[in-house]
Amino acid sequence: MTKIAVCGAAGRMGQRIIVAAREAGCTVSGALERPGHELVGQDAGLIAGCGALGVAISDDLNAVVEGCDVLIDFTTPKVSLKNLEVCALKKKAIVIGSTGFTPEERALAAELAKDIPAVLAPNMSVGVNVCFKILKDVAKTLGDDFDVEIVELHHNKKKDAPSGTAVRMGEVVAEALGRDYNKVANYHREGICGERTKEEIGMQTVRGGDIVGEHTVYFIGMGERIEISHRAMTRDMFSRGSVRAAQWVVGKAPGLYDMQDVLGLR
Ligand SMILES: NC(=O)C1=CN([C@@H]2O[C@H](COP(=O)(O)OP(=O)(O)OC[C@H]3O[C@@H](n4cnc5c(N)ncnc54)[C@H](O)[C@@H]3O)[C@@H](O)[C@H]2O)C=CC1
Ligand SMILES: O=C(O)C1=N[C@H](C(=O)O)C[C@H](O)C1
Repeated sequence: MTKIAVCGAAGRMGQRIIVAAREAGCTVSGALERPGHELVGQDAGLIAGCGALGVAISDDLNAVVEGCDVLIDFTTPKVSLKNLEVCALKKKAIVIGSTGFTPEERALAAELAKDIPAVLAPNMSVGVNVCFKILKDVAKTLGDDFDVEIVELHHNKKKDAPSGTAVRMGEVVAEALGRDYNKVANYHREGICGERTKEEIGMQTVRGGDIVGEHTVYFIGMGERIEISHRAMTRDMFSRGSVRAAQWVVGKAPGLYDMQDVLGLR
């Protein structure tokens, strides 16, 4: 039985991951929260709503990592990089779902994952990962004749923008079209900003209420358009995906993987 520890245990995702780990027959060996969090000391299972587990939410990163096979971390990029560092020191696997990484932070994550197996993915759902694959084919087939725009919608508590999934969708399309995402992504249009360039990939962000997560990539041509959309109705496929990744990554060769590797979609 895989021993899973969860970081961000009292968060929206952390709670669902604890439930998913139990449903998958894994042992929840530890649960972490930030020092000073009001739920430190409480039973992680009771907080997640799946009954007492006898595992108190802790703020002791070293002790929790020591006791697990794999840490699942849904927090923030800075916290995830610290967790990756500690997992590397203790030779434990890690699954990271946090989003909002800068290119420099992603490079640092790859460096830190040289000695341990790690999965880092902006979206753990099967559906979104199949979309990544479809987007590559569609972009390659359409080529430069269609304008690409991406729109993402999320709940009003989300801290990063655009979403990690939207960024990855943009990267997949840019790569398929032979463009440099960092040069062609356009996050902002305002005022007399001029006509749209052929190369740019526009990115729009909507925030409100309790929207779990929705992404649409538009390929807009003359007289027709294709829309590839994914809508998340609950967080449960993200949490089940992260547990699947945790079971997959334990015992793998060191290196940085993503959900395409976990799902065999590469
Ligand atoms: N990869 C994926 O499939 C998905 C990724 N996400 C990402 O996961 C992250 C978390 O999302 P939510 O759960 O909605 O946020 P949240 O804010 O509900 O939960 C984050 C939790 O991390 C805790 N935390 C902060 N600092 C910590 C520290 N130093 N040690 C331990 N815990 C700490 C917070 O107290 C909070 O409880 C975000 O970056 C989000 O974009 C969310 C859903 C799916
Ligand atoms: O913060 C969220 O909620 C989500 N974040 C991920 C992202 O930024 O892509 C994935 C999902 O859409 C939910």
